[in-house]
Order: sequence, then structure tokens, then C-alpha cells
Amino acid sequence: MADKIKDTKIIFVVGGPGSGKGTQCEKVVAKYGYTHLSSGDLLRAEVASGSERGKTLQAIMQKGELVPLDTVLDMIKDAMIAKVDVSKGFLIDGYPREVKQGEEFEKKIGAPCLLLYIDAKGETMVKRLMKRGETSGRADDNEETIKKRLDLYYKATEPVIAFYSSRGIVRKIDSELPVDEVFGHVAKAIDGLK
Ligand SMILES: Nc1ccn([C@@H]2O[C@H](COP(=O)(O)OP(=O)(O)OP(=O)(O)O)[C@@H](O)[C@H]2O)c(=O)n1
Ligand SMILES: Nc1nc2c(ncn2[C@@H]2O[C@H](COP(=O)(O)OP(=O)(O)O)[C@@H](O)[C@H]2O)c(=O)[nH]1
Ligand SMILES: [Mg+2]
Repeated sequence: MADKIKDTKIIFVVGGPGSGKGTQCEKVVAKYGYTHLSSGDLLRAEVASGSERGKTLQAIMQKGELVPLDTVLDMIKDAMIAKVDVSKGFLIDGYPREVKQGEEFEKKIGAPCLLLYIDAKGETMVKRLMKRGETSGRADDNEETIKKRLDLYYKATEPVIAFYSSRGIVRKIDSELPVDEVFGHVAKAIDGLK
């Protein structure tokens, strides 16, 4: 894995729940052909499979808590291995959720060259998630779980941004703007990569 991943760009996409990570990642895929791996989607796929492990995961996600680190990391790693030969770059969406997740990722997989920090106000995120909840069918898009996810984001995930800022790889993206303008800034950050 380590030698194969060397020439592949790894981009962490970090932001609160409902900040617009998934929306922007889709646009990056369309323009740059990167591989999009959403840690939340990988977990939801496991839940949908109906496996025993999926049942355990579902209970944790329903509460808005973090699933065990190794579970998510193994899923991301397997998905990366499956694509590494054909991928120009990886968008790792919704990961790391805490500094420890980032450290373990780097030990087992490799270092990110960029962290896209998708930033929106708390009230904006809540509004978007309540709207998304009307159609998403996601068990965690409800008022109570949204509040827990937001609290956990501020407590556990924001420190991730400070951690990578000191390395100079964080680009803060204002996600209050219309989607296409947000993407303009995302594209600039990616174009700036060597
Ligand atoms: N690295 C991760 C990613 C996700 N989760 C679990 O999966 C849930 C959903 O994750 P995700 O889809 O990334 O949700 P949000 O951050 O709310 O963002 P989005 O709305 O983009 O899906 C989280 O609340 C959490 O329980 C986790 O534990 N660890
Ligand atoms: N107005 C506006 N809505 C957005 C923007 N980005 C995402 N949304 C909406 O906000 C909701 C959450 O977006 P999503 O990409 O799922 O966010 P994620 O939780 O960070 O992956 C979706 O219903 C999107 O349609 C944006 O830049 N502007
Ligand atoms: Mg998402």
C-alpha cells in the first residue's frame, strides 16, 4: 500500500454535518476524476447489508456518536486499495473526525497533501440537515441527533483543523456561498496542488 499510494494525492474533506462536504466532493469527482470515499457512506453501506457488524454500527450512528476508529479506517483502507491503481487522487470525506483518526490514517496509509475545511455556521448546518432529512431517509437526520453530531463536531473534529493547520495544508472554504461559488474556491485549492 505505502509505495503504491506515494504518487496518489490524498485530500481530507472536513466540515460539520451538513456543511456541504458531499455536495462539493461530487463536483470534484466530475471535474478532476478523483475517487470520492465518504466514510459515512461506507458505514451506511455496511448497515444496509444487514450484517451483525452493521447492526452495531447503526446503533452508534443513530446516537450521533463515533464508531470505533479501526472499523472506519479498515473500510477506508480497503476501498482505497481497490482503487489505487486507477485513481489520480482520493477525497476522504468526513474523516478524520478526531485527531487520533488522522494519526492512525497516516501510520497505516499515508499523508494528506491538502485538507479542505468546509465551513458553515451552526444554524446553517442545522437548517440544511433538517431539509435533507425530509427526503434522505437517514436515521440521523433528525433534530436530536443533529444536535449531538454538531456538539461532537465542535469538540472532537475542530481540533483536527488546528492540527493540520500547523502543517500548512488547510484551505478554509466558505460554504455559506451558493454551491457553484463554493466550488470555485475548492477548485482553486486543488489547482494549487503540485
Ligand atoms: N469517520 C467517521 C465517519 C462517520 N462516523 C459515523 O457516521 C455518522 C454519519 O457520518 P457522515 O455521513 O459523515 O455524517 P455527517 O458528518 O453528519 O455528514 P454528512 O451529512 O456529510 O453525511 C456519524 O455521525 C458517525 O456516527 C464515524 O463514526 N466516523
Ligand atoms: N444553499 C446551499 N446549500 C447547500 C450547499 N452545499 C450543500 N447544501 C445542501 O445542504 C445539505 C447537506 O449537504 P451535504 O453535501 O450532504 O453535506 P455534508 O453533510 O457535509 O456531506 C444538502 O441538502 C445540500 O443540498 C451550499 O453551498 N449552499
Ligand atoms: Mg455527506
